[in-house]
Amino acid sequence: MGIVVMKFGGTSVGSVERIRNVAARVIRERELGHHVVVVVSAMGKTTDHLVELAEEISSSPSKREMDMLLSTGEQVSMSLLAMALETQGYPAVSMTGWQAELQTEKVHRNARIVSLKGEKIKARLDDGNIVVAAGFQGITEDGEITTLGRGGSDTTAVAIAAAIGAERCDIYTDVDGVYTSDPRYVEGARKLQSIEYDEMLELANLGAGVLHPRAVEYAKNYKIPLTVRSSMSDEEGTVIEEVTSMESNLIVRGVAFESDVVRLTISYEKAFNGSLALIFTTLAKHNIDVDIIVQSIVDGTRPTVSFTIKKESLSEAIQVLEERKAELGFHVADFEVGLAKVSIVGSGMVSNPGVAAQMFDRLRQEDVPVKMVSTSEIKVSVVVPQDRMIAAANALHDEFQLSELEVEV
Ligand SMILES: Nc1ncnc2c1ncn2[C@@H]1O[C@H](COP(=O)(O)OP(=O)(O)O)[C@@H](O)[C@H]1O
Ligand SMILES: N[C@@H](CC(=O)OP(=O)(O)O)C(=O)O
Repeated sequence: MGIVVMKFGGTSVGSVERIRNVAARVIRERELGHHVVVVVSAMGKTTDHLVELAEEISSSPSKREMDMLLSTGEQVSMSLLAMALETQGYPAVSMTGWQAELQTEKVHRNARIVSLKGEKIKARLDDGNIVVAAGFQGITEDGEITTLGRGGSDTTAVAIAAAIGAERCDIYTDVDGVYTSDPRYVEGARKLQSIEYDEMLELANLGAGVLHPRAVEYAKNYKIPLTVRSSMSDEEGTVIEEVTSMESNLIVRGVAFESDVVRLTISYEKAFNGSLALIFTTLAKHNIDVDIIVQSIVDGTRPTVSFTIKKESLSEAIQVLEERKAELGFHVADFEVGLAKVSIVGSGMVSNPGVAAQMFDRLRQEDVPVKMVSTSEIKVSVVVPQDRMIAAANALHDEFQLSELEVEV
């Protein structure tokens, strides 16, 4: 019997009715002759509500206690789903991250998985159970509960699939696949039949919330066939794979965007050689993710470096940098909030110069000011005012004709 991992997100387990619907889908898969491991997220907006509760109690709750709180959400949905399966006559057992031995690094709120042996899950499957595992949570070597970052249940699912040698991992969500851009905000967004791991990884990293970036990273590394599909319909989903079967005639495959970006600008003494390294080492030590970095050195002036971080990291970033400014030889010159990042992604860009120029030209026509730019072989990102983010995404989706059907070449 092959093993299939099925992951259901918050909306898909958002009510008792939906949990019953999930149970029916799981039973269908089981009846096709598969062992099934189900990974669930917390019901509906539970995680958001838990965050709000914490914010009512404290303006800066400790990350450890946040993990204790947020990990409870998945425990509710996993046990309810196991009960729903049992009432239908299917033996089921729910497992927390600790019980599944999903070990993470000692980082709260955004931990990476360091090991998952899979034996505990396999033993339960071998006993004839459907296993329902809690997404999003893990345990450190010394027994502390951690979480994998918002949207991290996708990563739990792929990590389990890799650990137990599953034949595939299906992500069931509230859209029927990966679209050229977020269909909630971009007119004409079109569902993709398939997309390459690398393109999906860029889209996910650049804000396409449909998949957690690390899930894509693990799926690529462990060669796990990954599909995104709807939990509400039987529509075929989008397959994420090494090389898409259809050679796209489009240079750009998707547009992603991310709000709540903050730009920090730091100026430092030229004589102080190590400043640049020290600034970013200090931030890394505090697990503050830095995104776009632009450094400029103009003769006769103090060098400055600008970089972007997420809004939620701003106060911590300023605090840790200010604490060390004398010793590190720099000062925080400025910061700007209310920014967003809009990106175009496509592996065809590598052999097509002029894509960035076309992007900037369209943004100019739309009167969208570009504040920072970052490029890689398969993406171009721009930082723009947040209130222009959706307009910019729609304009770029239109500019690169992403609504149009792809033609095999
Ligand atoms: N390129 C994209 N394709 C499809 N959905 C996207 C894309 N970018 C963002 N999304 C958003 O991702 C949502 C699904 O992710 P999420 O809300 O985290 O679901 P779940 O709770 O099932 O994990 C969709 O409703 C959609 O608005
Ligand atoms: N419940 C967590 C983890 C998760 O993955 O959720 P979802 O699959 O609903 O995006 C969150 O809201 O971040």
